[in-house]
Amino acid sequence: MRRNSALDNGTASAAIAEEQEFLDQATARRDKLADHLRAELSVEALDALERARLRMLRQQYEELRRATEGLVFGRLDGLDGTVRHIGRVGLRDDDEDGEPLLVDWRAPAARPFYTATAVDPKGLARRRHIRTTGSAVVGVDDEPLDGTITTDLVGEGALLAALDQRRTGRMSTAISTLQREQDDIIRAEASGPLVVQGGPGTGKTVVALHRVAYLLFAHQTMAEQAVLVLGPSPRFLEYIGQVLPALGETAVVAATCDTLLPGISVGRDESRTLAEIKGRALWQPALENYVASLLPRPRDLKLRWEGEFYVIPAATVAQALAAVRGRPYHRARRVFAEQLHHILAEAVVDQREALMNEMEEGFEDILARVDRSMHYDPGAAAGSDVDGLLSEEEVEDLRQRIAENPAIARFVETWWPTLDAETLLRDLLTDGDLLARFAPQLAADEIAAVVAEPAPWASSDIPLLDAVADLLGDGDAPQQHGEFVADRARRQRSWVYGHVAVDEAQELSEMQWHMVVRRCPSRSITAVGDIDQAEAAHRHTSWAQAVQAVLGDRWTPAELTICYRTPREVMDLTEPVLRRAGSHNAPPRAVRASGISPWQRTVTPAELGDAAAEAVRRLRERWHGGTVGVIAPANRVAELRAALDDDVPVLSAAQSKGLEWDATLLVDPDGIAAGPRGWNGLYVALTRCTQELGQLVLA
Ligand SMILES: Nc1ncnc2c1ncn2[C@@H]1O[C@H](COP(=O)(O)OP(=O)(O)OP(=O)(O)O)[C@@H](O)[C@H]1O
Repeated sequence: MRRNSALDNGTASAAIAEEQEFLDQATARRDKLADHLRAELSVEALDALERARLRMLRQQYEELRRATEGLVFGRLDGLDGTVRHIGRVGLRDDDEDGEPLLVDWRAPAARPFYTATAVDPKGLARRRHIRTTGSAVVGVDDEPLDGTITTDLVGEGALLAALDQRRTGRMSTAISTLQREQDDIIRAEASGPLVVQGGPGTGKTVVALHRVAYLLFAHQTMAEQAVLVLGPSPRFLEYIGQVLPALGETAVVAATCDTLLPGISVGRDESRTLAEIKGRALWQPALENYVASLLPRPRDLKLRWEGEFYVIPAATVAQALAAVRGRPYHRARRVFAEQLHHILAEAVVDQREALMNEMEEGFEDILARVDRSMHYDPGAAAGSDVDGLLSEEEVEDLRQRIAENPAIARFVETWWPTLDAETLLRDLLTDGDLLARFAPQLAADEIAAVVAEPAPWASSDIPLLDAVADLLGDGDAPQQHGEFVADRARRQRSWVYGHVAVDEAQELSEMQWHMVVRRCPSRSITAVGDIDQAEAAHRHTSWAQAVQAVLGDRWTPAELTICYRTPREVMDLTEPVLRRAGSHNAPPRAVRASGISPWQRTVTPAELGDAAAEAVRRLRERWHGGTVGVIAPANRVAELRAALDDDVPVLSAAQSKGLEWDATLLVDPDGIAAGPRGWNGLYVALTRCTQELGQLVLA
């Protein structure tokens, strides 16, 4: 492997000056377009069409407004002499038909920037990475694609410079340095579930977020339906929070599985045992059967209409019930009620006809009853046949009056009552007999464990609540307000997303997987994770096991193999830990070395607080301007927080998932390894630093 060719000083300054000129031109064009859009946005929308247009323009405006840092970051020189600049957004010259001034990184024309190699140069002579700070071009890295460079990395110089930068505590975009294997996943088909396995630091989060940005760019329907990004914790969402807006995305909802139900929040921690039991796939059929058992049974229904009683026979009711079977409870009731209105209207008409027949035989009083039953006004009976039969409009009018009649609605409500998801689930989870009936796979001690901890809601209850709400068909009305589609989607439990991206997907229980699929019935799902980092209570050790119950065999695997975060010196420590975790996988290959050997110090428990404070102080000095994080066994976190400054993050291994710092202080690694799934936790903890790892081992 060889570094990119260095430009000599003179050539470099000429190249920088050339790119500066281009950047100035692109910036001026962007500003002009943004001004133009802002002016358009100042008009008031008078109708829905105009509102939709303005929403689209606002989205474009936001995208342009945010495309400041790194507006232009790449350039492709073709063998035929053509030049294309690649940037954060696409820009056209004033002349709408002309060549684009700047190619959006997500456009097909930009793809060779990420995929061209010396072996397959895709018609290119050279790839150039342009480094900028604010509005100034500060450097260029040229990569000839003529075979003189043999690295398998794309833009190695720019990549290594990006990886060596101090960490800020917030993730940044990687559009200028995405690697080939990452780009392949980012632009992969989105028609079914894609499950991406990658070891620590292989860019799974980077890939998931850039894929979301790509899909929203490439598929208008996804932009209209919004995309859901699921992460493991609020802290993680905060960490990634600025990446998507920086990529210009306003159609994304970021959430954890715990925060997906509007108005419901998790109120307590729970034991691993209970979390494991409640995460099992068996709950889905159990809840389906439970809710189905609450449907009314067929019987004769005796309805009163305008003083007369009408009996709808049980067989007719059974038929109507069969016709709505399989629909959510409340939706089934709505359709059944409509049928009932028809059936009753028919019964009224039949009775009227029967009475008419009798009337023909001369019963005047019967005529009066008929008129009463139909609200019949002889003067307004223009539509009636002369023989007394009702016209179609009159029958429809009758049905309408039945449908709007409060007494009929009360009758249906009593026989087929409205149910509340929370009450229903609580009833089930507190009743051992019901649990034994609907979840017969649970052992007696498991049922007892469930019944013992009913309230408040814990994390594992959320997917159960979601399932019940879904089975009830709680159709929360579509929210009209909200400027961007994400605002509307966020407020609606039953929103159907265009795509769902799940990060740290190895942690999902089977019931959480159900929750994901419910939000995207088309199964356009990207799940990224590392099965070897799984710490959740479920017992899955392979992706096949993890997704089988919900996705079956219909998912596509993909893999990321290069570790960008953690330096080689630290990755070398992880192999034995991975073995102890029971994995047969190899740790990913580190792309770089930091030149800093990991260190370890042994301290007594009494010395721990002071030793940790001293170690953090030194690390902070060394990584001035960057970040230092402390990871410890969960039962030592409070003690360490008390010993360290307030602004030092002290987290358990599980809490550190997905995060990174320039330097990590790992406290009591044996204590971490001793916990449930402890070796997996230690694997996570070891791989959080981008530069330096220190360990305090307890004597
Ligand atoms: N192509 C890239 N260019 C620049 N930086 C990259 C690239 N790919 C990954 N990185 C950086 O490497 C680090 C690790 O990436 P990321 O967090 O996406 O990895 P991950 O696979 O999700 O890790 P983990 O599973 O350990 O949380 C981040 O700092 C990210 O910005």
